[in-house]
Amino acid sequence: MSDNDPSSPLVELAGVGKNFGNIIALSDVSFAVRPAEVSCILGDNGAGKSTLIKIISGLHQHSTGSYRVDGEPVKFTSPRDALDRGIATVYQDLALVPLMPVWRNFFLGSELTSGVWPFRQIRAEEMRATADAELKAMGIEVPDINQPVNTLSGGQRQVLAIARAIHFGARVLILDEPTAALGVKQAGVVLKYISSAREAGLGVILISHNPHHAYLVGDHFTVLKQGTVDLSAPRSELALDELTHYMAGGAELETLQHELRRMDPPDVGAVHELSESR
Ligand SMILES: Nc1ncnc2c1ncn2[C@@H]1O[C@H](COP(=O)(O)OP(=O)(O)OP(=O)(O)O)[C@@H](O)[C@H]1O
Repeated sequence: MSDNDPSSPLVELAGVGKNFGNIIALSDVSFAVRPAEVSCILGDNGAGKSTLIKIISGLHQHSTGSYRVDGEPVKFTSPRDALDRGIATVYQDLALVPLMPVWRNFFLGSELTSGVWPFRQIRAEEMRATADAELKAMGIEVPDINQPVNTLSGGQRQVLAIARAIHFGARVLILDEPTAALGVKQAGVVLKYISSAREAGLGVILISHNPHHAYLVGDHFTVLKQGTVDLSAPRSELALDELTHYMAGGAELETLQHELRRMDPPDVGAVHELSESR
């Protein structure tokens, strides 16, 4: 049953678990994203972030719990099923072809054509103009829409991939570590477009290792630890240093610090004696 309340979740997982044979990758995970919301998933290596987004994007099926889109239970069998419901994923490798022009990459796999095979032709001028207009509408300044994608900066490439997903109808955008390989300035460019996507009413799922980046744009934060939800809190109930603390494995670090303090300092005198006797 579909819900017309604009604040009801686009995507909602409740008590979701995922096993790979004997390996429990996720257990009892609940998560949601609403329109015009950036919902961040954070966690260390192996915490379960990829498994969670693969379930949402149709690459994996959940083993237990429920997954709903617009309030309807779903069990996707492929990423195509998720895309048909407006759930698009921008992976780290971005699926761009480096030597192809920007406009070709914008339409990659969805080229506009006319005529029937074998006389089919691509509508190059129309695609160039559309890609140019769409990028400009997002405030992306590409000097020449014909330039190869590998001449763009890492940040611009991320933004191109985001703009492409939005143009082709994404309502939910899953971004897998979009700032991981970027410097501060480029990361800023990408975070700005994440905010624009939110302002355009999209639900954004942002996967990150970096609490500082996530906190700049996030409305809700879910920290995964060993496949379970360690923290789930809206921005209003969470300060950046608390989030950083969780991410750094706060309690474990404190225990380690305590133990290190209790250990005897290295025996400096003995080292000194040893070097003088030589
Ligand atoms: N296809 C698979 N088969 C078996 N185990 C898997 C599979 N995919 C993930 N796992 C296991 O599930 C757990 C969660 O992995 P996942 O890749 O989701 O973590 P992650 O938080 O995305 O880590 P990273 O940040 O390193 O990508 C890990 O223990 C991993 O080894």
